[in-house]
Amino acid sequence: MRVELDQVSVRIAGTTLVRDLVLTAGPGEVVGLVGPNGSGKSTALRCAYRALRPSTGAVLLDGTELAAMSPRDGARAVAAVTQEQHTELDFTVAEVVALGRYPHQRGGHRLGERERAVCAEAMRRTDVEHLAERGVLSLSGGERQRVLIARALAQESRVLVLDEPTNHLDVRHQVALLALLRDCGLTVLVALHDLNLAAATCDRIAVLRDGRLVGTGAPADVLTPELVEDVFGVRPTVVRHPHTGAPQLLYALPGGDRP
Ligand SMILES: Nc1ncnc2c1ncn2[C@@H]1O[C@H](COP(=O)(O)OP(=O)(O)OP(=O)(O)O)[C@@H](O)[C@H]1O
Repeated sequence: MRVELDQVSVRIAGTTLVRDLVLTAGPGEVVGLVGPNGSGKSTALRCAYRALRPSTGAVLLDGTELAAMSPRDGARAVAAVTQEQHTELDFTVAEVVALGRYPHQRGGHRLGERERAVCAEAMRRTDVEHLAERGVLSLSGGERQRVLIARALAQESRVLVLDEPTNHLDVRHQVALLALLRDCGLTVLVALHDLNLAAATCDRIAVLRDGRLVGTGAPADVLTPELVEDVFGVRPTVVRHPHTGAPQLLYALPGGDRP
């Protein structure tokens, strides 16, 4: 499914948080949003999963305006893993993952065999099967994050929107999640702080500053020392990953590294 943010602007309380953003993710493409704190990444993503309606412009899914779709159709098309999702209720992991099936169900039916298989597969892919009967409130931050990703996969949407999904994850689960995003075949919009992980994962990277798009393209074209210094205020050394060829950014601390 093709996702287009078409001239999206978001104004809240007289402040423009995102301005004239044009961004397209083609079917199966992984597009990363990067930028400094407060540059508008979460705000732009909120428009893509309909938590916010653009003040002007539109979000289009295969050419149909998301805002014109029913909530159920919207939820079938787009699943989100956000920073705000947390639950105060002590559901089990299996119950939380099953909530992903909600847009597909008609009034409180029990999950059928296929739906249970979808949930089990989502838990397998996120390595939370062994936690199925645990209460979510007893989980570590990283375990809970993986459960939310499992719930999004169980939703069987064609678009996945993730806001900083590697937060709380240890390095093994970061690598596993990003490999999953690359290989899942869904259209993915993902905000990432780690530019190296973004370079390893994304087909294209969009760079935001002060709510505006200041660069977009393949990681190697976008993540140049000049652009990173201009946008983030830190000049990296950019090398190529010896195995994959992806650009990797190295930073030296001011005053020199320890020997
Ligand atoms: N509801 C709101 N009302 C007013 N200002 C807001 C609101 N939501 C976000 N902002 C402001 O809009 C700007 C963009 O926020 P946003 O969360 O989109 O940035 P971000 O790039 O995701 O940042 P971070 O990397 O810190 O997560 C910030 O300055 C933020 O304080």
